[in-house]
Amino acid sequence: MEVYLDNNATTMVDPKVYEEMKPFFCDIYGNPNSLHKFGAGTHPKMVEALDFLYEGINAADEDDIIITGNATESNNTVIKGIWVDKILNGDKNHIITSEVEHPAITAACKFLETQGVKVTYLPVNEEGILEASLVRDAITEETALVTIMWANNETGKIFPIKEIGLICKTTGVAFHSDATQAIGKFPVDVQECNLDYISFSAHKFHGPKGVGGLYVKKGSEVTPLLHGGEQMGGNRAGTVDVASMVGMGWAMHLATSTMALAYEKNHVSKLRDKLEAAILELPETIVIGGKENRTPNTTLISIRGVEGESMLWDLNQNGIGASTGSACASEDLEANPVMNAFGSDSELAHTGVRFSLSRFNTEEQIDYAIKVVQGAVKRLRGLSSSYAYAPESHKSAL
Ligand SMILES: Cc1ncc(COP(=O)(O)O)c(CNc2co[nH]c2=O)c1O
Repeated sequence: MEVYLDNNATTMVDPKVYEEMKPFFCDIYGNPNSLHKFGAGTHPKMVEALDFLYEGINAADEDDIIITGNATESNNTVIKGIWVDKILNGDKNHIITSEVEHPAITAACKFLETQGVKVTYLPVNEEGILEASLVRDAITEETALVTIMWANNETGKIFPIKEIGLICKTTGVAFHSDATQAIGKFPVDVQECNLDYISFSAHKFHGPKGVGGLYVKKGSEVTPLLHGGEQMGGNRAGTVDVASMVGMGWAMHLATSTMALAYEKNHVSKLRDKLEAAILELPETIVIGGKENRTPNTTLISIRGVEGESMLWDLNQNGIGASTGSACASEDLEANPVMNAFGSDSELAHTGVRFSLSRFNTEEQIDYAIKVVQGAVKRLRGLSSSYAYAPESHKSAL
């Protein structure tokens, strides 16, 4: 049996999304910017896709949604656009973010630091959540942007974006959230949260890889990252990948419908809870960050005495795909900012395994995964020269 449990890394394209994308390869293949019928033929479904995207995040009609290559590009567009507009050409010189952002945020901020920009990386609490009050206390007259992720890709922890949005609104500071791990998992409402920008990637909610979006509230426009043709009103040059844009719109529509979100909250979280509970029955296992305020599909579990990489190998041998955290950072767990943010020791940083489910997982798959995980833990602990059952020591590692 093959069981895919790494949906925070990427998801399968929903077959319905794939059907909607097919016509734009060999039938309706004109350039959307061409004036002839081959180009104009792409417009109706592109408009439909945009309507789905606006509806999915509750964007106002006057706002903008720019089609990008992925969330990484969307994040870079905001951070570097703010740098050009408000720092290089303005009187600001400070950005606030968190210690547990995806590298697409952290690396962009680190680059700006090399250019003389001050960046504050706010810590998370023992549950892995950023407290909104820390944002308020960090804002100064020089602050150009607050950028805080909506949900963490490794722990699933959901951050207080509505609270932070109110703080940014009252202090007049631009507010961006990396919503990559939020869309399709719980309601995302840009107006309710007073957001100026959000980033997202289609392949996180059963759309195609290589296409993403950047929401820009009216009046918050920034200098583009890419210059060239007049696509996206000049905000993102380059011929639009029509098939992927249509796919992202349909994926958003299917993932954010009331029924879909209810399914995530109920069915998917029940499967996650069943898998998690079975693993926690094993001695010296811990959910990193605890079970509160999480996306419904994610669990990051530390299994004392079992190297995360060894567990992944064992799972893979039995047809199960999982991860030790972000694929972008899993090569170097010691430097994993999420683990470090928990103040974890080296052992915890090495024993984390992330399972992230989707609406396509079944109870039969989870029952199989439970059997494989329990067998792998027994085998790997048996092979470990350093592991001896010591119930109290592991808890103290947190
Ligand atoms: C919060 C967050 N932001 C941005 C990105 C980048 O998305 P991309 O530009 O489409 O690549 C990811 C991908 N996160 C992961 C990729 O692999 N495992 C992960 O957890 C993410 O989780």
